[in-house]
Amino acid sequence: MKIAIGSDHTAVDLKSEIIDYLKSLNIDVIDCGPQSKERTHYPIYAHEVSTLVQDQKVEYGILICGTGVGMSIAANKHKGIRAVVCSDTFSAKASKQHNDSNVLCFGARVVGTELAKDIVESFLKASYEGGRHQQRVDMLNELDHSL
Ligand SMILES: O=C(CO)[C@H](O)[C@H](O)[C@H](O)COP(=O)(O)O
Repeated sequence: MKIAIGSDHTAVDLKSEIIDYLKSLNIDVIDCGPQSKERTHYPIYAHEVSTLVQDQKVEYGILICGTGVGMSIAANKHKGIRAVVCSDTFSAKASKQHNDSNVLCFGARVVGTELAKDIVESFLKASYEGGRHQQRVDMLNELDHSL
């Protein structure tokens, strides 16, 4: 599995810890930056990661800012991206099962390292269930083309 990850200046340390965690699971990681804590802007990294997911260069994206909110707003402006912002493991799991989420966002000012790892684990372990959810995901995809 291959995952692209990005952050802003608030989450450089947590990004490194999540990269180490992903590598310990034998997951290939593309680090879209930033590499320094100089103040920067979350839409830059949301766009880089979302594009890699759209182009199927990676299966999933992970985006971390202060809250995860700006990242999720920016990622969800990309066609085919279903980004979720999570501070709990249940939402991470359910978003994959029901919404076929493909980008996971969380906030370095909201969750600690261990909870962040648990959220990532829940997201990665869960599978999209299809069935009754497919009609709703299809409706989301239609919105990509109609708005
Ligand atoms: O949480 C965020 C956006 O949803 C980002 O981390 C912002 O950058 C946050 O607002 C912090 O920005 P600041 O310039 O460090 O105050």
